[in-house]
Amino acid sequence: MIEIGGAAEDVIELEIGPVAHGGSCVARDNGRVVFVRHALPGERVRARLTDTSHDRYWRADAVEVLRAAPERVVPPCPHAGAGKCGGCDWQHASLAAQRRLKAAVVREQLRRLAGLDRPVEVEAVNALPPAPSAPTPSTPAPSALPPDALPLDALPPDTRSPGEGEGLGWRTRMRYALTGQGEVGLRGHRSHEIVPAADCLIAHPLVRAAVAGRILPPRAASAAGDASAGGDAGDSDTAAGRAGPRANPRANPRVEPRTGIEVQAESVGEISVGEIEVAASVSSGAVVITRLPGTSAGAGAGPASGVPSAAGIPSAAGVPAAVGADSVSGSAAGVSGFDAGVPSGPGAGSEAESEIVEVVRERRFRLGPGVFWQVHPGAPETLVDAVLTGLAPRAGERALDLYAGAGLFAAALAEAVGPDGTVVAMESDPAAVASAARSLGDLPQVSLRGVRVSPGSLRGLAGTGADIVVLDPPRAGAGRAVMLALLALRPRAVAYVSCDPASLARDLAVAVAQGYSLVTLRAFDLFPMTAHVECVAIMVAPGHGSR
Ligand SMILES: C[S@@+](CC[C@H](N)C(=O)[O-])C[C@H]1O[C@@H](n2cnc3c(N)ncnc32)[C@H](O)[C@@H]1O
Repeated sequence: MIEIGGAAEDVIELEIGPVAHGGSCVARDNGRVVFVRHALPGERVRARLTDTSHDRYWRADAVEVLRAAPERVVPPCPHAGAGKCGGCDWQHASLAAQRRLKAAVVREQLRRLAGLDRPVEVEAVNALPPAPSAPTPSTPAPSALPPDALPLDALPPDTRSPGEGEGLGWRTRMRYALTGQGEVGLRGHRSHEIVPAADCLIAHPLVRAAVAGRILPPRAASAAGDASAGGDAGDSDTAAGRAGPRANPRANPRVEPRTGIEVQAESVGEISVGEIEVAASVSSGAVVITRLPGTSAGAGAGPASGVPSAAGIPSAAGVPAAVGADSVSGSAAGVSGFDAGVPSGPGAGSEAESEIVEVVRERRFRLGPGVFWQVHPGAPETLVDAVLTGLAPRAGERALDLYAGAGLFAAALAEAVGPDGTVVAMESDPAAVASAARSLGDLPQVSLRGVRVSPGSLRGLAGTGADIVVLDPPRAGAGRAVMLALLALRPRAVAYVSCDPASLARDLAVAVAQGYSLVTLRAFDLFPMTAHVECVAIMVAPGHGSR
């Protein structure tokens, strides 16, 4: 018997069944479905009920394992477990078992929601970073790096990202909550409770070094002097768990005297206490800490929708802006190509001083604060490779990059279709569009559109059509209307990059109904220890099956 903690009340004994989407397993108690965390299929556990508010299902945490699965391991992180940090879901499973569980979830979602039944393998991705690139004029020179953000080769071996093997030390973007005392922490699962956890083991060593021992007292008011802003400990801890506006950390960076690390001021007019986002570049070794308004996406959010409960499930930096119209306002909105007034030279743009530089395939991506970037160091190369292999772009083709972020796929597509081809990249976050403009200025075949992807904006492309499409939407997926509009352009092949197998399956079902076939589905373990998984699905139009 393995004791893993817990209280005596509301505890039931359960046989654990299959894995469910979202980091729990399914059990039954007198016919009622119970979603159980901290358990594994085939186990018998005692579980403490954590949510009995729904008629059709309850939630529970395994607090004692009566019969352990062979895949069970001791969680490497002391903060993992029932009632503790909610950021990781599978620390108690071996990495191989985690991947099998995620594969089962992807397979089940495809089968149930898209009628596509096929074996799925979740591939390991090496987190070992590439060698740091030589500094260039706009890459922070080593002498300018803060003391806590050492170049990687200066880090002792045991603080380097361990990569494949342990599934730790991979996360280069973290959103931390601050306790009332200003300690750096993470939230419990579906909870506002903050667990002091500056030593989170999935965070990249550069991130951990940047927050170690750091105290960041909550601010009493925003930069604009918002009279409603709370400043006491209670406000801070409570507000931090709620869904809220996207951080706008683009005002007034200041440099902390102790470390030299930049701390961005919070956005004007927002409640000011509660959270920081830490972004580290494995390419340059630079780290930027951004103080965010005291709100968050709360428990259960996923990779592209904000930070989850705690350990910040992927994409803290990828929270989509709330955009209500097809065209967004902002410095880069409405950009069409690179000659529309968007600064593109080195050092141009108001964000140049606080940008993070990431290098992929020898291209330097210059990211403003809060701009989406994949959180796993191996993700950009892995995903670009999967997309290019799947689409097999040809010189002169017309390509679309939807939900383009800072232009990761647009750049790769542009190189592939060459100067006689075209790439239209659509992205609704003006800061991401501006980052793309700064990073892809040497690719005149790319046309950046600061627009929301919608049936309307896609209909605007009807005249030219598209040969190949990459879409990489937020967690909610593209949706039926967008799928229909993009398929109406009759691309010969579509690469759908997704962090949520359920929304992926729903959107693939639309493509299948339009006659498209799923020719490849690859799944990557870009979020070890969590329930999240990244997929790349390649769909082809009728008659293009063999490519
Ligand atoms: C998962 S990220 C992908 C970014 C990019 N493809 C990459 O890999 O770096 C999703 C992106 O979609 C953007 N976005 C969200 N909703 C959008 C919409 N309706 N139209 C256009 N872009 C949107 C977000 O700002 C974010 O940059």
